[in-house]
Amino acid sequence: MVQAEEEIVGLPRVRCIARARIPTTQGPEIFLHLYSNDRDTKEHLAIVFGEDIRSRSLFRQRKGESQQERMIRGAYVGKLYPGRTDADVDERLGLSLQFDKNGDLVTDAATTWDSANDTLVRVHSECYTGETAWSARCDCGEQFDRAGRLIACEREEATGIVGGSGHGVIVYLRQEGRGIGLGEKLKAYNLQDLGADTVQANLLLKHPADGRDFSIGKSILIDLGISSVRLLTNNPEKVEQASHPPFLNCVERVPMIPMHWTCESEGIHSKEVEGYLRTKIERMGHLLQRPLNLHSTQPSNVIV
Ligand SMILES: Nc1nc2c(ncn2[C@@H]2O[C@H](COP(=O)(O)OP(=O)(O)OP(=O)(O)O)[C@@H](O)[C@H]2O)c(=O)[nH]1
Ligand SMILES: [Zn+2]
Repeated sequence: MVQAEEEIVGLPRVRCIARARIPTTQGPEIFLHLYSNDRDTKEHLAIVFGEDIRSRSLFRQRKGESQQERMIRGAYVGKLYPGRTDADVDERLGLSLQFDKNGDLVTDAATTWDSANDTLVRVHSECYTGETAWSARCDCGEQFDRAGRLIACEREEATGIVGGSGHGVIVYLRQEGRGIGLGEKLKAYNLQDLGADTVQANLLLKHPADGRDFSIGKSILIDLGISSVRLLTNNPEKVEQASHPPFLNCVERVPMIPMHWTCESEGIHSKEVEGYLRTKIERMGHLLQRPLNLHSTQPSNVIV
Protein backbone atom coordinates (compact mmCIF):
# COMPACT_ATOMS: atom_id res chain seq x y z
CA MET A 1 0.00 0.00 0.00
CA VAL A 2 1.27 3.47 -0.75
CA GLN A 3 1.57 6.09 1.90
CA ALA A 4 -0.24 9.35 1.49
CA GLU A 5 0.59 10.70 -1.93
CA GLU A 6 -1.31 13.54 -3.46
CA GLU A 7 -4.91 12.50 -4.01
CA ILE A 8 -6.81 13.32 -7.16
CA VAL A 9 -10.51 12.80 -6.65
CA GLY A 10 -11.69 9.62 -8.36
CA LEU A 11 -8.23 8.22 -9.05
CA PRO A 12 -6.04 5.71 -7.20
CA ARG A 13 -3.00 6.98 -5.36
CA VAL A 14 0.25 5.82 -6.89
CA ARG A 15 3.83 6.05 -5.79
CA CYS A 16 6.94 5.38 -7.85
CA ILE A 17 9.15 3.08 -5.75
CA ALA A 18 12.22 3.11 -7.97
CA ARG A 19 13.45 3.80 -11.46
CA ALA A 20 16.56 2.71 -13.33
CA ARG A 21 18.15 3.40 -16.68
CA ILE A 22 17.95 0.40 -19.00
CA PRO A 23 20.04 0.37 -22.18
CA THR A 24 18.07 -1.66 -24.71
CA THR A 25 18.87 -4.04 -27.53
CA GLN A 26 16.65 -1.84 -29.75
CA GLY A 27 18.81 1.29 -29.48
CA PRO A 28 17.24 3.89 -27.20
CA GLU A 29 17.72 3.87 -23.44
CA ILE A 30 14.61 3.64 -21.33
CA PHE A 31 13.91 4.47 -17.71
CA LEU A 32 11.91 1.73 -16.06
CA HIS A 33 9.64 2.97 -13.25
CA LEU A 34 8.02 0.61 -10.77
CA TYR A 35 4.85 1.76 -9.02
CA SER A 36 2.79 0.79 -5.98
CA ASN A 37 -0.80 1.91 -5.54
CA ASP A 38 -3.68 1.82 -3.07
CA ARG A 39 -6.02 -0.36 -5.21
CA ASP A 40 -4.12 -3.61 -5.78
CA THR A 41 -0.82 -5.29 -4.90
CA LYS A 42 0.49 -5.58 -8.44
CA GLU A 43 3.73 -4.00 -9.65
CA HIS A 44 2.54 -1.74 -12.45
CA LEU A 45 5.26 -0.18 -14.58
CA ALA A 46 6.02 2.84 -16.68
CA ILE A 47 8.58 2.50 -19.45
CA VAL A 48 9.74 6.06 -19.90
CA PHE A 49 11.65 7.41 -22.86
CA GLY A 50 13.48 10.61 -21.86
CA GLU A 51 15.47 11.14 -18.64
CA ASP A 52 13.67 14.43 -18.07
CA ILE A 53 10.17 12.92 -17.70
CA ARG A 54 10.09 12.91 -13.89
CA SER A 55 7.82 11.09 -11.49
CA ARG A 56 6.68 13.60 -8.89
CA SER A 57 6.32 10.89 -6.23
CA LEU A 58 9.80 9.49 -6.93
CA PHE A 59 11.54 12.85 -6.79
CA ARG A 60 9.70 14.21 -3.73
CA GLN A 61 12.28 14.67 -0.95
CA ARG A 62 11.88 12.33 2.00
CA LYS A 63 12.76 13.25 5.55
CA GLY A 64 16.27 12.23 6.63
CA GLU A 65 17.09 10.76 3.23
CA SER A 66 20.70 10.96 2.02
CA GLN A 67 21.76 11.85 -1.53
CA GLN A 68 23.12 8.32 -1.87
CA GLU A 69 19.71 6.87 -0.97
CA ARG A 70 18.07 9.12 -3.53
CA MET A 71 20.45 7.93 -6.23
CA ILE A 72 19.82 4.28 -5.32
CA ARG A 73 16.07 4.61 -5.79
CA GLY A 74 16.63 6.50 -9.03
CA ALA A 75 15.67 10.02 -7.92
CA TYR A 76 18.63 11.66 -9.65
CA VAL A 77 18.99 14.16 -12.46
CA GLY A 78 21.16 13.47 -15.52
CA LYS A 79 23.35 10.40 -15.45
CA LEU A 80 24.95 8.30 -12.71
CA TYR A 81 28.69 7.65 -12.86
CA PRO A 82 31.15 6.04 -10.44
CA GLY A 83 31.96 8.42 -7.62
CA ARG A 84 28.93 10.69 -8.04
CA THR A 85 27.78 11.98 -4.64
CA ASP A 86 24.84 14.30 -5.31
CA ALA A 87 21.47 13.06 -6.64
CA ASP A 88 20.01 16.52 -7.19
CA VAL A 89 22.99 17.92 -9.14
CA ASP A 90 24.78 16.43 -12.12
CA GLU A 91 27.96 18.47 -12.30
CA ARG A 92 29.14 16.87 -15.54
CA LEU A 93 25.96 17.78 -17.40
CA GLY A 94 25.41 21.04 -15.50
CA LEU A 95 21.94 20.06 -14.30
CA SER A 96 20.45 20.95 -10.93
CA LEU A 97 17.01 20.21 -9.46
CA GLN A 98 15.06 22.58 -7.24
CA PHE A 99 12.52 21.70 -4.53
CA ASP A 100 9.95 23.74 -2.63
CA LYS A 101 9.65 23.90 1.16
CA ASN A 102 7.50 20.75 1.18
CA GLY A 103 10.15 18.83 -0.70
CA ASP A 104 8.22 18.78 -3.97
CA LEU A 105 10.10 19.04 -7.23
CA VAL A 106 9.98 22.50 -8.78
CA THR A 107 10.12 21.93 -12.51
CA ASP A 108 11.99 24.07 -15.01
CA ALA A 109 12.58 23.78 -18.74
CA ALA A 110 16.27 22.93 -18.33
CA THR A 111 15.69 19.77 -16.31
CA THR A 112 12.09 18.59 -16.71
CA TRP A 113 9.74 17.75 -19.60
CA ASP A 114 7.05 20.41 -19.92
CA SER A 115 3.75 18.87 -18.82
CA ALA A 116 1.96 20.86 -21.53
CA ASN A 117 3.87 19.03 -24.29
CA ASP A 118 1.78 16.57 -26.28
CA THR A 119 3.31 13.24 -25.31
CA LEU A 120 3.11 9.94 -27.19
CA VAL A 121 1.71 7.31 -24.84
CA ARG A 122 0.79 3.64 -25.04
CA VAL A 123 -1.30 2.13 -22.25
CA HIS A 124 -0.42 -1.54 -22.58
CA SER A 125 -1.88 -4.52 -20.75
CA GLU A 126 0.29 -7.48 -19.86
CA CYS A 127 0.24 -10.41 -22.26
CA TYR A 128 2.71 -13.13 -21.29
CA THR A 129 1.85 -15.24 -24.30
CA GLY A 130 2.24 -12.46 -26.87
CA GLU A 131 5.22 -10.67 -25.36
CA THR A 132 7.30 -13.57 -24.06
CA ALA A 133 6.06 -16.87 -25.50
CA TRP A 134 6.02 -15.72 -29.17
CA SER A 135 2.26 -16.21 -29.46
CA ALA A 136 0.67 -15.62 -32.85
CA ARG A 137 -2.80 -15.61 -31.27
CA CYS A 138 -2.67 -11.86 -30.69
CA ASP A 139 -0.70 -8.80 -31.74
CA CYS A 140 0.38 -7.63 -28.26
CA GLY A 141 4.10 -8.29 -28.76
CA GLU A 142 4.10 -6.47 -32.10
CA GLN A 143 2.18 -3.52 -30.64
CA PHE A 144 4.56 -3.27 -27.70
CA ASP A 145 7.65 -3.20 -29.97
CA ARG A 146 6.02 -0.76 -32.33
CA ALA A 147 5.05 1.62 -29.55
CA GLY A 148 8.71 1.76 -28.49
CA ARG A 149 9.87 2.39 -32.04
CA LEU A 150 7.29 5.15 -32.59
CA ILE A 151 8.20 6.92 -29.36
CA ALA A 152 11.88 6.78 -30.31
CA CYS A 153 11.52 8.06 -33.90
CA GLU A 154 10.67 11.47 -35.35
CA ARG A 155 8.37 10.10 -38.01
CA GLU A 156 7.47 6.58 -39.10
CA GLU A 157 8.23 6.30 -42.78
CA ALA A 158 5.64 3.64 -43.74
CA THR A 159 2.68 5.49 -42.20
CA GLY A 160 3.82 9.12 -41.83
CA ILE A 161 2.92 8.99 -38.12
CA VAL A 162 4.73 11.68 -36.15
CA GLY A 163 6.77 9.91 -33.47
CA GLY A 164 7.83 11.04 -30.03
CA SER A 165 11.42 11.96 -31.00
CA GLY A 166 12.70 10.17 -27.91
CA HIS A 167 10.01 11.32 -25.48
CA GLY A 168 7.07 9.20 -24.41
CA VAL A 169 5.71 6.57 -22.07
CA ILE A 170 4.49 3.00 -22.26
CA VAL A 171 2.37 2.41 -19.16
CA TYR A 172 2.53 -1.33 -18.57
CA LEU A 173 -0.43 -2.54 -16.52
CA ARG A 174 -0.41 -6.00 -14.97
CA GLN A 175 -3.85 -6.97 -16.18
CA GLU A 176 -3.08 -10.14 -18.06
CA GLY A 177 -5.80 -11.48 -20.31
CA ARG A 178 -7.84 -8.24 -20.19
CA GLY A 179 -7.93 -8.57 -16.44
CA ILE A 180 -8.87 -12.26 -16.08
CA GLY A 181 -5.35 -13.54 -15.38
CA LEU A 182 -3.17 -16.00 -17.28
CA GLY A 183 -4.84 -19.21 -16.04
CA GLU A 184 -8.25 -18.05 -17.19
CA LYS A 185 -6.81 -16.77 -20.46
CA LEU A 186 -5.38 -20.22 -21.19
CA LYS A 187 -8.85 -21.68 -20.63
CA ALA A 188 -10.22 -19.03 -22.98
CA TYR A 189 -7.71 -20.13 -25.63
CA ASN A 190 -8.95 -23.71 -25.36
CA LEU A 191 -12.50 -22.46 -25.81
CA GLN A 192 -11.30 -20.50 -28.84
CA ASP A 193 -9.82 -23.69 -30.30
CA LEU A 194 -13.26 -25.21 -29.71
CA GLY A 195 -14.84 -22.48 -31.85
CA ALA A 196 -15.54 -19.49 -29.58
CA ASP A 197 -14.23 -16.01 -30.38
CA THR A 198 -12.28 -14.02 -27.76
CA VAL A 199 -15.40 -12.32 -26.40
CA GLN A 200 -17.50 -15.49 -26.27
CA ALA A 201 -14.70 -17.37 -24.52
CA ASN A 202 -14.52 -14.78 -21.72
CA LEU A 203 -18.30 -14.83 -21.30
CA LEU A 204 -18.39 -18.64 -21.20
CA LEU A 205 -15.90 -18.48 -18.34
CA LYS A 206 -18.23 -16.02 -16.54
CA HIS A 207 -15.87 -13.08 -17.01
CA PRO A 208 -16.70 -9.75 -18.61
CA ALA A 209 -15.54 -9.38 -22.21
CA ASP A 210 -13.05 -6.83 -20.93
CA GLY A 211 -12.44 -6.61 -17.18
CA ARG A 212 -9.70 -3.99 -17.26
CA ASP A 213 -9.44 -0.82 -15.23
CA PHE A 214 -7.28 1.97 -16.62
CA SER A 215 -7.47 4.32 -13.64
CA ILE A 216 -4.06 3.34 -12.27
CA GLY A 217 -2.64 4.15 -15.70
CA LYS A 218 -4.14 7.64 -15.49
CA SER A 219 -2.62 8.22 -12.07
CA ILE A 220 0.79 7.07 -13.32
CA LEU A 221 0.67 9.47 -16.27
CA ILE A 222 -0.30 12.37 -14.02
CA ASP A 223 2.49 11.42 -11.59
CA LEU A 224 4.92 11.58 -14.53
CA GLY A 225 3.87 15.16 -15.18
CA ILE A 226 2.06 14.37 -18.41
CA SER A 227 -1.16 16.21 -19.11
CA SER A 228 -1.60 16.06 -22.86
CA VAL A 229 -1.67 12.60 -24.37
CA ARG A 230 -1.35 11.32 -27.94
CA LEU A 231 -2.64 7.82 -27.36
CA LEU A 232 -1.48 4.84 -29.40
CA THR A 233 -4.54 2.63 -29.67
CA ASN A 234 -7.44 1.40 -31.78
CA ASN A 235 -9.60 0.88 -28.72
CA PRO A 236 -12.23 3.65 -28.24
CA GLU A 237 -12.67 2.64 -24.60
CA LYS A 238 -9.01 3.41 -23.94
CA VAL A 239 -9.38 6.84 -25.56
CA GLU A 240 -12.28 7.52 -23.22
CA GLN A 241 -10.21 6.32 -20.27
CA ALA A 242 -7.15 8.43 -21.07
CA SER A 243 -8.62 11.72 -19.86
CA HIS A 244 -9.19 13.07 -16.38
CA PRO A 245 -9.73 16.80 -16.82
CA PRO A 246 -8.17 19.14 -15.95
CA PHE A 247 -5.18 16.96 -15.06
CA LEU A 248 -5.07 14.69 -18.09
CA ASN A 249 -6.45 15.07 -21.59
CA CYS A 250 -6.26 12.80 -24.61
CA VAL A 251 -5.66 15.21 -27.50
CA GLU A 252 -5.11 12.67 -30.27
CA ARG A 253 -5.58 8.99 -31.07
CA VAL A 254 -2.68 7.51 -33.01
CA PRO A 255 -3.77 4.29 -34.78
CA MET A 256 -1.96 0.99 -34.34
CA ILE A 257 -2.33 -0.58 -37.78
CA PRO A 258 -1.20 -4.23 -37.76
CA MET A 259 2.18 -4.40 -39.51
CA HIS A 260 1.05 -7.27 -41.70
CA TRP A 261 -1.60 -5.01 -43.23
CA THR A 262 0.95 -2.47 -44.49
CA CYS A 263 3.71 -4.92 -45.38
CA GLU A 264 2.95 -8.55 -46.33
CA SER A 265 6.32 -9.83 -45.17
CA GLU A 266 6.16 -8.22 -41.72
CA GLY A 267 4.16 -8.63 -38.55
CA ILE A 268 2.08 -11.55 -37.39
CA HIS A 269 0.29 -13.77 -39.88
CA SER A 270 -1.88 -16.53 -38.49
CA LYS A 271 -5.52 -17.53 -38.69
CA GLU A 272 -5.72 -16.99 -34.92
CA VAL A 273 -4.55 -13.37 -35.08
CA GLU A 274 -6.95 -12.71 -37.95
CA GLY A 275 -9.82 -14.02 -35.84
CA TYR A 276 -8.61 -11.97 -32.90
CA LEU A 277 -8.55 -8.77 -34.97
CA ARG A 278 -11.92 -9.56 -36.51
CA THR A 279 -13.49 -9.90 -33.08
CA LYS A 280 -11.92 -6.62 -31.95
CA ILE A 281 -13.42 -4.85 -34.96
CA GLU A 282 -16.82 -6.53 -35.05
CA ARG A 283 -17.57 -7.07 -31.36
CA MET A 284 -15.41 -4.59 -29.45
CA GLY A 285 -15.77 -1.55 -31.71
CA HIS A 286 -12.06 -1.17 -32.43
CA LEU A 287 -11.23 1.58 -34.87
CA LEU A 288 -9.57 -0.56 -37.53
CA GLN A 289 -10.92 -0.36 -41.03
CA ARG A 290 -9.47 -2.91 -43.34
CA PRO A 291 -12.22 -5.28 -44.47
CA LEU A 292 -11.17 -8.68 -43.25
CA ASN A 293 -11.65 -11.82 -45.24
CA LEU A 294 -10.73 -14.21 -42.55
CA HIS A 295 -10.84 -17.75 -41.36
CA SER A 296 -13.15 -16.99 -38.46
CA THR A 297 -16.13 -16.54 -40.74
CA GLN A 298 -17.31 -20.10 -40.16
CA PRO A 299 -20.33 -20.05 -37.89
CA SER A 300 -19.30 -20.71 -34.33
CA ASN A 301 -20.75 -23.82 -32.73
CA VAL A 302 -20.27 -22.45 -29.23
CA ILE A 303 -23.42 -21.23 -27.52
CA VAL A 304 -23.00 -18.26 -25.23
N1 LIG B 1 -9.16 -12.81 -22.23
C1 LIG B 1 -8.36 -12.68 -23.29
N2 LIG B 1 -7.42 -11.74 -23.24
C2 LIG B 1 -6.63 -11.61 -24.31
C3 LIG B 1 -6.74 -12.40 -25.45
N3 LIG B 1 -5.79 -12.03 -26.33
C4 LIG B 1 -5.12 -11.02 -25.75
N4 LIG B 1 -5.60 -10.76 -24.53
C5 LIG B 1 -5.24 -9.73 -23.56
O1 LIG B 1 -5.69 -8.49 -24.08
C6 LIG B 1 -4.83 -7.47 -23.61
C7 LIG B 1 -4.30 -6.75 -24.83
O2 LIG B 1 -4.91 -5.61 -25.00
P1 LIG B 1 -4.13 -4.29 -25.48
O3 LIG B 1 -2.84 -4.63 -26.17
O4 LIG B 1 -4.06 -3.33 -24.35
O5 LIG B 1 -5.02 -3.82 -26.63
P2 LIG B 1 -6.50 -3.42 -26.80
O6 LIG B 1 -7.21 -2.91 -25.63
O7 LIG B 1 -7.13 -4.59 -27.44
O8 LIG B 1 -6.42 -2.22 -27.81
P3 LIG B 1 -5.24 -1.57 -28.61
O9 LIG B 1 -4.74 -0.47 -27.74
O10 LIG B 1 -5.86 -1.06 -29.83
O11 LIG B 1 -4.21 -2.62 -28.86
C8 LIG B 1 -3.74 -8.15 -22.81
O12 LIG B 1 -4.05 -8.09 -21.43
C9 LIG B 1 -3.78 -9.57 -23.32
O13 LIG B 1 -3.29 -10.51 -22.38
C10 LIG B 1 -7.75 -13.38 -25.47
O14 LIG B 1 -7.96 -14.10 -26.43
N5 LIG B 1 -8.55 -13.49 -24.36
ZN1 LIG C 1 -1.70 -10.70 -26.38
